[in-house]
Amino acid sequence: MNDATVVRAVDARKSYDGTVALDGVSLDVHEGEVFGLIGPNGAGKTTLVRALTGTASAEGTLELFGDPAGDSDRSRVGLLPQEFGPPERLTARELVAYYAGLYDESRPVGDVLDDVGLADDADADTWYENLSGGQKRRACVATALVNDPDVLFLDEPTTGIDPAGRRALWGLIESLADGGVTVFLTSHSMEEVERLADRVGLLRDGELVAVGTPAELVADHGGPARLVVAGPVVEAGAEPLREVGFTVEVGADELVLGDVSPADLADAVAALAEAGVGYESLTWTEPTLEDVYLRLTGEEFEGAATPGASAVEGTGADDAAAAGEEAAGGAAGDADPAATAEADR
Ligand SMILES: Nc1ncnc2c1ncn2[C@@H]1O[C@H](COP(=O)(O)OP(=O)(O)OP(=O)(O)O)[C@@H](O)[C@H]1O
Repeated sequence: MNDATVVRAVDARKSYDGTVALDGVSLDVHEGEVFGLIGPNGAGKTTLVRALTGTASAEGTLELFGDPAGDSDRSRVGLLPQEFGPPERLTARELVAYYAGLYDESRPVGDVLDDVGLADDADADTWYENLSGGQKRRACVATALVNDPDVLFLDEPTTGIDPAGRRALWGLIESLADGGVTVFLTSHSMEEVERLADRVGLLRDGELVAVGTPAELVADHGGPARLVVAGPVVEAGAEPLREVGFTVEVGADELVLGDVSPADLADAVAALAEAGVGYESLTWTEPTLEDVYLRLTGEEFEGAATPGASAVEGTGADDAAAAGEEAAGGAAGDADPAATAEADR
């Protein structure tokens, strides 16, 4: 990675019939960097990708390689749109070959199919409509790689791809970035973003509310480490713990002790015994990008212990503690019928 700015947005704005999709987004992405964009449904991620790739208009400054996004050199750009509907009666090989033919220079089709795990004849020679959902997505990824792009936009690339295929694609993205390709990725998978992204931006209601490395975001917004005490618990058990200084949330079948560092663990276990709190397991959890996401978007996962979650009656248990640790298109607008068809809707 170096300091050359490849992707730039300054005060990007876009509204659709009164719906504000982008509300003044500014960001820079540098050469060889993997930038992960996260945010809830409707936050504006796809709109930003389209604005940056020139497949939708937007106000503000939107540049690739210093040129206005709509005028950038298409041969240097790869785009995997979120929704992509290639012709169904082309085989995977024909589809990639078709995209290869749109560029003056392109990579060998077999190499690109190999990159996405579709090199076997049985897959490569199957009609697109007969590929599985994950294989279709891989074929679509291939169309974004065929021109050997310098910047790659991937809008939810691994949706529908099985775990092994997802990991293979992650490895591919990492090796592309190691080779100097700039990657702009949107995703709903925190695991994906945490693994791949050098920096992460969180978009909420069209505004970029946080940007930083995953570690920075977790440190700034992830909240404290905590100890989850699972088992039948009673609200009464929480009070003695509070009295000795622990922050305690009572959830369904668990107590959550907040702000417990590794050095506090022995004290916490002793305090549980002192308070007569029985449990089935103890899990010490460091905040993750998922916590950042939940805190900054105000969303919660079902079952998460939160202040205000109801207390449950429990008998307590004397089971031995099992303390665990949970570690924490096809490039071109003009070369991409799908992207072109979508443009400026
Ligand atoms: N072509 C369009 N016409 C009208 N409204 C649109 C259009 N595209 C997006 N929007 C609206 O703009 C807002 C942002 O949508 P966008 O698709 O960019 O969100 P997103 O973050 O990519 O969501 P998701 O995670 O569901 O893919 C939403 O309110 C959406 O309904």
